[in-house]
Parts: sequence; structure tokens; C-alpha cells
Amino acid sequence: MLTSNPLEQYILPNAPPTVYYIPSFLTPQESTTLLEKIYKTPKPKWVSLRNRRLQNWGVLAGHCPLSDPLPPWLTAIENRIAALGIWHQHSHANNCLINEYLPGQGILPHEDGPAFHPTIATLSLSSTCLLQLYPHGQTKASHTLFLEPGSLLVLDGEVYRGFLHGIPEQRVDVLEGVVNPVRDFGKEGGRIERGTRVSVTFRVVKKVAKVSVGRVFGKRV
Ligand SMILES: O=C(O)CCC(=O)C(=O)O
Ligand SMILES: [Fe+2]
Repeated sequence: MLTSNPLEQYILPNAPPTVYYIPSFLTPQESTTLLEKIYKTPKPKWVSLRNRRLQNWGVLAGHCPLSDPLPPWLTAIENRIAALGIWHQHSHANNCLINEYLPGQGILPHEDGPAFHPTIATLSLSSTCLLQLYPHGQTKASHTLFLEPGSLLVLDGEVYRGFLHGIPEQRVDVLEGVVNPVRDFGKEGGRIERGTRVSVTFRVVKKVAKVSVGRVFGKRV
């Protein structure tokens, strides 16, 4: 079948619009290089939280978009992602959040919120995990995705705005009703042990609102 948009073949039809999942987006060499760079980063760059640790690169929400470019090793991989055309009018991401989860760690259901353009692109490295979607106001997940190392997941539009996403804090994932193909990782009901997983999430921090000249000095002109 001819499709006008090469990304269309990666849409998950059983997920809310629009989830793209590309299983082997990274080559093994790209994955290795990315992990080496992440672990070579000086220790103070890591921020430790209760259930994961993270590095935040590029523009931070509320900061000037020109303030802090991504480092070249992230720009190289972002260029590959941007070539898919996922950032719409923005053309490139300007923020990258790197999360490291030990087995049993995860991230509670949350939304990334209005500070970002409503598209997220996440690379998974080193371990598989489940990512669950929760319609706003519901505590039960409506959709479960299986993320394998080397994959790229893109959440765009309605699924970004109308759903929370979370990674269950568990050491073993059970393949139950997963909405994307799990290939040779297991069958329905199969159990998969988590290893240490690293995710690399690119986003576009929206332009900070311009402060009017008259208000800079605390009064209107
Ligand atoms: O690790 C992931 O795949 C998701 C990370 C995430 O949702 C976040 O940092 O906001
Ligand atoms: Fe998130």
C-alpha cells in the first residue's frame, strides 16, 4: 500500500490517536553510543528522585528557547527523529529528559502538561518495560504499551492531551492485552523481568511569553 506519510505504518490502531511505535529505530551501535554518552556525563548532572534519576538537557520550561542548545551527541539523534516530521511547525525538539529506572522503579501516571508542544518522542534503552495510558480522571489504565530497547515511541495530539502516562513500579512485567506487537519477547500472559532501563525523551518547550516592555519595570506604559 502506498502511504503519503512514511510514519503512518507505525501508528498503533488500537491506541488513542496518535501513538507511533517504531521497534528498531536505533541501531545497536547508536544505542551503545548513546548509553556511553549518558553514563559519561559528570555525576552532578544526575538528579536523584525516589523512583528514578534523571538528566535534563536543553531548554527548560520557563526559560528562553535560545538559552541552552542540546549537546551535539543529543542533536545527532534528535535530527534523525525530527526527520520523521513529528514536531509539526517546530521542526526540532529543544529539550531532552533522560530517565534511568532500576528494576522495580517507574513513574506514576502523569501528564507532561502545557509547557510543551503536545508531542513526546521517547527512545528506550537497555531494558523493556510497560507504559500505561490512563484517560483523564480515571485510575485504571485503558491501554498498555510494551517498549523494547532501541524503540521509538511518539505520543502526539489527543493521546498527549487527554491521557496520563505511567510506568508501573514493578520488577516483572506481564504481557496482558498489550496494544503493540511484542515480537519474540513473549506471548500473552508471559512474564518479563525488568533490567535497568534508560529512556531519552525529546520535547519542544514552548516559547516563553514575551514580557511587555512596560511591565519589565513594574508599570504599564
Ligand atoms: O521513561 C519513559 O518512557 C517516560 C518518561 C516520562 O514520562 C517523563 O519523564 O515525563
Ligand atoms: Fe511523561
